[in-house]
Amino acid sequence: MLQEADVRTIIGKLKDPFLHKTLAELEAIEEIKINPEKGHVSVKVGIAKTGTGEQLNLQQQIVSLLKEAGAASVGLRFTDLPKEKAVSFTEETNESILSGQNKTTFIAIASGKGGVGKSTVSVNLSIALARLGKKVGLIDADIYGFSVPDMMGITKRPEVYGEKVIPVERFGVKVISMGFFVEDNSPVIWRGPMLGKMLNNFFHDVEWGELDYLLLDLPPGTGDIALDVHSALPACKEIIVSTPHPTAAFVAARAGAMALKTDHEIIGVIENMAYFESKITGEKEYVFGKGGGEKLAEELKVPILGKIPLQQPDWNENDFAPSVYNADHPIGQIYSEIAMKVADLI
Ligand SMILES: Nc1ncnc2c1ncn2[C@@H]1O[C@H](COP(=O)(O)OP(=O)(O)OP(=O)(O)O)[C@@H](O)[C@H]1O
Repeated sequence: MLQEADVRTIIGKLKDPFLHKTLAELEAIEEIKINPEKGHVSVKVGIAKTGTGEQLNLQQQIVSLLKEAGAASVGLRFTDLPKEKAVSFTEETNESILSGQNKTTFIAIASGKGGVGKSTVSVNLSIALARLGKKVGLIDADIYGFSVPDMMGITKRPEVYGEKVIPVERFGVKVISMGFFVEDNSPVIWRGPMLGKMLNNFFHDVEWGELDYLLLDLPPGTGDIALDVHSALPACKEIIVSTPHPTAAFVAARAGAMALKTDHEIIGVIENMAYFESKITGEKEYVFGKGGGEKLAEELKVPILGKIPLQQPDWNENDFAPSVYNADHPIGQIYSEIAMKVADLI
């Protein structure tokens, strides 16, 4: 039968998912109890942040390692690691999502002008990728026009451990927004250099953990602010959102040109508000015109990743997220298809 020292050695090698230090180094194994008759091992472990997907992963690892080593059953409890301990380690680790070791793909979502649904697309594409089992983060980089927390129904603020900010998790997506750092929805009045600094903080000071994709909701348009943000970003794959009106597509093509000039790679176009489909007759009406998506895709020499009709999400009184489409909503299904295409492309 397993002894306490064996259990300590086996799970001591596993790492805290946020602090990237072993549980032994963190002295995070708080209690081990063994019942030799039943072969039951129960363990209490402290981690930097409980109640997350990372905790679930760690839990599975601990259970399978202990069972492999001979435990008949395993009981696990997680507690929050004392804050002082977590702080001292976050200051030491200083790993960034931009460091070469991780394999995160950055996907920027851009548009030629405001109001075409860029943020709605960023939110729902992130959630659709998470529903596919991908590890996803979302930066609301629309610094002046941030709307992501509200769209996703986020009411919490991120926790801060020493120098590190832990993103808020919602619908399986880790989210950071300028909106978390301003009081009472007040306007942001910073200019150029401050803006770059803020974005830098989003990359360096946020504890993203392991991510497959980090999506960025960019500011709309092709003006100074969009250009500043484009230039401040690491190399991204980029998706351009446009409505079907030929003029909207014409403006969106300029956003595409700006992406290319700032060394980002455009992977596709999403046509939003593509049509209205009557629930009664099934007839499609092209309220905002037709053909813009094709024109834009042709001009940028990329595929159309999807066409999203006009329709609101189903609002849920208990879990209100005004812009999130459920997985079984017709538009939620379109987002799943787009997410699969994106995952195939990258
Ligand atoms: N397919 C759709 N059907 C119905 N309403 C939509 C659709 N897509 C977006 N909307 C609505 O259109 C409005 C603008 O969308 P959103 O804020 O996502 O645009 P945006 O391009 O990010 O704007 P900006 O960059 O100016 O903030 C929102 O009220 C949103 O709910």
